[in-house]
Amino acid sequence: MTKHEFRYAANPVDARKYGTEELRREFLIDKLFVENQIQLTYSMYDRYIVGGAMPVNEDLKLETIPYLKSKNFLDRRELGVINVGAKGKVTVDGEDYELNTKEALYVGKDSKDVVFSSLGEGQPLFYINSAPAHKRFPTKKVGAKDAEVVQLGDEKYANKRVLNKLIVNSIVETCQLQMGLTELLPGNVWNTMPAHTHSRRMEAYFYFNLEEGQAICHFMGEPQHTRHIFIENNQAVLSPEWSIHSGSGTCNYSFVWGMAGENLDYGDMDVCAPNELK
Ligand SMILES: O=C[C@H](O)[C@@H](O)CC(=O)C(=O)O
Ligand SMILES: [Zn+2]
Repeated sequence: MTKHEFRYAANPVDARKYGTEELRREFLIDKLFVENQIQLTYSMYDRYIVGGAMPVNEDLKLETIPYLKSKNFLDRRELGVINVGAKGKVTVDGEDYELNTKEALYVGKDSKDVVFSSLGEGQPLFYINSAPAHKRFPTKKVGAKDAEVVQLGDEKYANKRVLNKLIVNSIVETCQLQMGLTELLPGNVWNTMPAHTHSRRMEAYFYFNLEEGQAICHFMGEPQHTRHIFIENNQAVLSPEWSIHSGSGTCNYSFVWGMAGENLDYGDMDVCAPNELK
């Protein structure tokens, strides 16, 4: 079953007035993995869709949702999938792609049937992002050895982390979509610090691999008007194009970043020095 939610986009001046409840209602995606369900949130930030598929003992077919007004989900869209659970399978128009944990699949526009399955070898958790697409590019798996791995940060600043670029234009051709996975090393808690914005693109962060009972404080907002949202394991947060997106955890954790918008230039960021944030 494919379930869906909807989020409007907010302008930054209005968002300055939001309290805890409004921030959580507008930006937090609190439930992504429900047994035998595909759970989708359609946002008006670049019409980006954030979701999760958790096949337990049923194969889950990605169905179209009313906001698309299209026969098939991918008639005018592209899809990125990253498995954050045990090994599982995604079948695209009859072709099987097995994804181990941390592996990705790009699914091109015009693909008709996308089915998520468990292999009975533990629970796969497929994190999904989708953006509108104007052109079909081939469906492609990005396996562990295909990732572009970048070492970032420094223990001194508690932000030592490994960034795995998965769905980026040096690895796979896409229209808008870029996705990857960043892992904080033990004892390191700060992601994306120094923080940045990129008004050319929106972004979504999905936090996982967080120890039970711990939490992540995600910082958002304009650099001079920041706000925070406490996040639990396996939750996602939308980052408007005007917002920083950075977080600090009560222990280390991993997260998937995904974005879409005006360009495919991963490095296009307007960096804010920590002492410039307010
Ligand atoms: O625009 C790019 C993104 O915000 C992330 O890729 C940043 C990130 O994963 C990190 O610094 O750890
Ligand atoms: Zn970013």
